[in-house]
Amino acid sequence: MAEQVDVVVIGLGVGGEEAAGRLAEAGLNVVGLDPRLVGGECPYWGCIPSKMMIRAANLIAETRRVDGMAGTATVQPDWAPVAKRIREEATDNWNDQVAVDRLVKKGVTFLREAGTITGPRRVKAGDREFEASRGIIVATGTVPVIPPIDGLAGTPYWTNHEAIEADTLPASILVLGGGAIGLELAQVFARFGAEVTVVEGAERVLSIEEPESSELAQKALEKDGITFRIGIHAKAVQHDGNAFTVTLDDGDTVTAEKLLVATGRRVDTERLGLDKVGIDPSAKHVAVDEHVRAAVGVWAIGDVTGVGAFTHTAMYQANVAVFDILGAEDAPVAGYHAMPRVTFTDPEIGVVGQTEKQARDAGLDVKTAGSQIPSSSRGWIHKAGNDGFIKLVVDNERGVLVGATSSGPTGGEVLGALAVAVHAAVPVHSLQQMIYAYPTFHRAIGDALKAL
Ligand SMILES: Cc1cc2nc3c(=O)[nH]c(=O)nc-3n(C[C@H](O)[C@H](O)[C@H](O)COP(=O)(O)OP(=O)(O)OC[C@H]3O[C@@H](n4cnc5c(N)ncnc54)[C@H](O)[C@@H]3O)c2cc1C
Ligand SMILES: NC(=O)c1ccc[n+]([C@@H]2O[C@H](COP(=O)([O-])OP(=O)(O)OC[C@H]3O[C@@H](n4cnc5c(N)ncnc54)[C@H](O)[C@@H]3O)[C@@H](O)[C@H]2O)c1
Repeated sequence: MAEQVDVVVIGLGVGGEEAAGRLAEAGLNVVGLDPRLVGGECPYWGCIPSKMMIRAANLIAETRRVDGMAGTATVQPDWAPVAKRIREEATDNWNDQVAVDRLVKKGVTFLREAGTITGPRRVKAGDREFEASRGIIVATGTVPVIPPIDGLAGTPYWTNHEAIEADTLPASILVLGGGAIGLELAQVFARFGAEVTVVEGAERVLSIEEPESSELAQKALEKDGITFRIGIHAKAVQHDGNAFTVTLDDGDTVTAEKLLVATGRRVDTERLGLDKVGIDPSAKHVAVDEHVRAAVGVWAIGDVTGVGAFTHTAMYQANVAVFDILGAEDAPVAGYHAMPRVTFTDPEIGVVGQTEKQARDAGLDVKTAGSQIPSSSRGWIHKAGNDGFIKLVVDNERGVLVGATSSGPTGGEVLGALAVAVHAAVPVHSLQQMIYAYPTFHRAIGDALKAL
């Protein structure tokens, strides 16, 4: 006999945890399922520990910038405090008891089980089955893509999990994939003294962002001593018990103590029972409408929806789902035209909305303009580590920004102003009339607007 509840949430990463807690607090009878840690990737193997690593690596880089600007300084990098901080402060040694207690206190019935959809509004978890009168939320996230490279399977390669859990750093590491994960972690490892090679299959790193961003990121990481092999794939991988030897398409080999596979993420929904509710289980993502509904009685949120694999997307969609499920009259609807994202390399690369290419491909009448951080007053004052730029993508017909990139020492923070402009379609004319405080990094937005 199925147990009667209001909502079953399958997957308790950032999206599922938020939705389950909020619905329970609103008085619904909610069951939350996750066979792994409540909180998912972000707190245990993603955003939070990786940004702790980046904070530490940036302290090293800033110390190295003292010479010639503020005296002399030497720094002896030590991974031990970073590993300790991640273990003790970020992840509780990869124990989610605090998160489980918080969820249960909100009224959620938590089961450490995988969920399988068995029919409309029905979910099986272990030996229990639930019938959810309001519906099911699918929030199952993504898993790393492991490319079918000859010899790779069966070797002790790292994904983000092993990289984040590392107590000691290797002397050398090959990073396969020059996306956000690959670049952020490559720079951390290099700043702590590892010899790092990044192998990127596409024609440039961060290939979905502006070409200027790719160039900036690669140059910055090269300054940290990282070697890049761009536009080339790994053909074969060997591990001799101590080190990896990776053979590239052109026959070259790279040897390294560790191999980090950071070649993207994919949904893992084949065995979730999506076909029982009319959703194609082999689709690349679970498609959702503006209420994040995926089918009758099914909502999907977070990475699984494929609209931007970021924690802020999962939280945003969770909010939309909660209001829709509660039947709120003024329920928000989801829109993604001002999707912000920040790659936390140094310099940070913040982007919102469309790139120039995306805007042109969408048939817009596009105009672009930019400014360089080093030639802005604040950038010039800042000097060491001042690389970066602002790029604006304007829809000429509407006279509004449809996208922008803000890179630099605080590129992710400066992005905030541009995100407001894209989100609210603030007229370019109005942005040009604004006063930009002197001498801030965000004043470079004003310089870019003048160039339009
Ligand atoms: C190294 C790294 C760094 C990152 N840095 C950032 C960053 O700085 N900023 C940012 O915004 N994003 C960042 N991200 C992305 C961010 O972590 C994800 O976008 C976010 O975790 C997605 O949340 P989610 O709830 O959709 O999925 P997840 O966090 O992946 O959680 C999904 C949960 O579903 C569970 N699950 C799967 N199948 C089932 C099933 N059948 N039944 C029950 N449970 C199931 C899983 O066990 C998991 O706990 C980073 C990711 C990585 C890997
Ligand atoms: N700061 C952040 O917000 C942040 C940080 C890390 C991750 N994330 C999220 O996690 C997602 C996954 O990150 P990711 O870096 O794994 O994926 P990604 O898709 O961003 O980058 C993967 C890279 O690997 C390359 N690649 C794919 N197959 C390859 C192969 N066989 N050989 C060589 N290169 C190959 C791709 O061309 C691409 O550049 C991101 O898209 C992002 O949404 C966000």
